[in-house]
Amino acid sequence: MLFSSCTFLMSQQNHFQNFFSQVSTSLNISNIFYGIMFDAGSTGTRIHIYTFMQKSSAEPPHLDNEIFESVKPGLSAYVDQPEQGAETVRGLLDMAKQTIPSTHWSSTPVVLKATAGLRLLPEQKAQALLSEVQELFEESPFLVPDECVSIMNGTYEGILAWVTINFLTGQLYDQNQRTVGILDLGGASTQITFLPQSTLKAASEKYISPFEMFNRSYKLYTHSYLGFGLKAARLAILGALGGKDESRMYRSSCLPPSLKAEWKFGGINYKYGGMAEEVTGFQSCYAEVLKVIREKLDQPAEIRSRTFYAFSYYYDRAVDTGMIDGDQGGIILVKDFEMKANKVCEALTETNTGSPFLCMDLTYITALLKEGFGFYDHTELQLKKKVNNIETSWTLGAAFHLIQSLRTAPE
Ligand SMILES: Nc1nc2c(ncn2[C@@H]2O[C@H](COP(=O)(O)OP(=O)(O)O)[C@@H](O)[C@H]2O)c(=O)[nH]1
Ligand SMILES: [Ca+2]
Repeated sequence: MLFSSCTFLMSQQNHFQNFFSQVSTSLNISNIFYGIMFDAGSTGTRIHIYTFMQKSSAEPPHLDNEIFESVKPGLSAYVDQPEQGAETVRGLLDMAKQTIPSTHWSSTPVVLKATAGLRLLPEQKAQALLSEVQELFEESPFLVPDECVSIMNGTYEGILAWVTINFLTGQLYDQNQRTVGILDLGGASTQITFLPQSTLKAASEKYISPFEMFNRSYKLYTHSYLGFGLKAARLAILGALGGKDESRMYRSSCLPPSLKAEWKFGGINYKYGGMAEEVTGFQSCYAEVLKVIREKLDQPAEIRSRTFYAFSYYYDRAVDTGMIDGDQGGIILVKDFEMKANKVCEALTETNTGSPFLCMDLTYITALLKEGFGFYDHTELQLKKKVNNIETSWTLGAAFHLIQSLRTAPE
């Protein structure tokens, strides 16, 4: 089951505009209501506190505000200290008490959904972390629908990010406008979602997920590739995925030749470094990365002509290398990533302050987009961290699900 008792029961309401008016009356909300959605990501835990305003029950409320805060590292870094992991969530929850009026606490739902970082942990370790967080929520003054601390299914992670972006860009309730696709590059997984306008090849049909929201049905193309997030991909490129031998040295031509370092991911320590005697640079790095990417991802042809919003590490690495503005984001072409990767990888021997993984990360992003998904060099990507001052994340889509599931849950 994707969501246990938070399962989103598809409503049969009229259009989106009616969606909230019914929610507000049934939840006896006068003119303001809140929702707290935690995103337990592989590299950090984030809280999104959404404020919805409702002027009159005849009008749908609108999303008035989001308070966003994050802590690092993510819960999976506390794989053997679940109590300490929960403490990082407590700090964020305390912030929610300071920002939401106490009169609303008992009607404000709080939910945490973990993504690929916990999917990659042994189940009982992941469960121990979630149980500590559930206890924390139950002690809190907020409304805790039972079992709303869970590991989210990757399919929903991709779908809900699509809902967020198309809601924020106004496509969701404008019947005529073409929707946009989403590309989310996390630390442990990567998602691609779009609403196909033309028929897909048989091979792509298996990625079609029916989905209903705001009284409309969609047949979305979506997939979450576990292990293809940026951090997990680094291990794959180094040949270290699943490696338990913490004494072994993993090398790559994507790293500065003189580099020797250690790195902890998913609770395991890895030794890694450059290849002093071998050829380094973009071509040799690209060849290494292709071994991880080639023929591993589905390539729906339609994406080449569609508009995609890209965020998370796509955004972060473009900012780190000056390709876009850190606040405004920007529009780039797929080939801009390749050109930047080339430049960074050809300067590997120069000592620079940036991350030693920059060449590998940019080369991975290039290969993921071109050889992985099959985008063209000239495909445009909208790199956005926020739209209308709201974070580009699956969490707003999940908040809509949550509010609606509370409305439709049996009394
Ligand atoms: N600004 C912002 N960055 C985010 C958000 N969610 C994830 N990120 C960034 O995306 C990258 C990794 O994503 P994460 O969620 O930890 O990995 P995942 O669990 O595999 O999805 C990190 O650089 C995060 O800072 C968000 O809601 N807002
Ligand atoms: Ca994420």
